Amino acid sequence: MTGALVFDLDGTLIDSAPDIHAACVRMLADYGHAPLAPERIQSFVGNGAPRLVERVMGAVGETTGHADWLARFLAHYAADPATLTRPYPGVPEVLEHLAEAGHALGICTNKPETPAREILRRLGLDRHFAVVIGGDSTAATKPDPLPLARAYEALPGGPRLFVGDSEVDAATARALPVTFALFTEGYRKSPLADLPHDFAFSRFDDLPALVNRALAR
Ligand SMILES: O=C(O)COP(=O)(O)O
Ligand SMILES: [Mg+2]
Repeated sequence: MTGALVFDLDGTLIDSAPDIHAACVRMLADYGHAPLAPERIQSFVGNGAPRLVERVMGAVGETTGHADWLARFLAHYAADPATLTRPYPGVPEVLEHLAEAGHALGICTNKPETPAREILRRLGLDRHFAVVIGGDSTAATKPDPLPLARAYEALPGGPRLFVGDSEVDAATARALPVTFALFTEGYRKSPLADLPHDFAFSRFDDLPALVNRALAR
């Protein structure tokens, strides 16, 4: 059986935290601040760029100028979005396999749409996706179900599965609702048991079999 498969991006298909960290370090330097640790920045990822910048500002005690900070971050990230970013092991092969098997594939990320598309293009993954919804593509961001609903609207009907890595993704899936597969090796902060999910997997090689089980439910 074929279906509509929507994927989160950061921490799910790609390990993008190193480039996000690099752009944050450059933004911090613009305002005379020392770098924050990579793990710290990674823990701020998940609710989109405006919230990321808000959290970084909070960490260094800055309270004003959010729009300017955000513009700096987006400029640094646009200049260098995929130098350190890599797909998780098995991702390119599995996307190829799922597309060949006839599934319709989409992206629903809180990352802004332009860098999301650019990173997919640079990593050679863009051709698989019929729709890319970013954090600025609709009036809302995940965990509001609107962007995920828009992604499915752009794909053919049939059984649906959402694949993500975070608290935000689990909440979005529950809100829509849609069957949710959790990639356990991304950027989540909570123990597995605290994240509502229908399926969990740690290796992309296991995803095709999981998709078959999920769509047959
Ligand atoms: O950019 C973010 O904050 C998170 O992006 P994601 O939705 O692809 O995990
Ligand atoms: Mg994610």
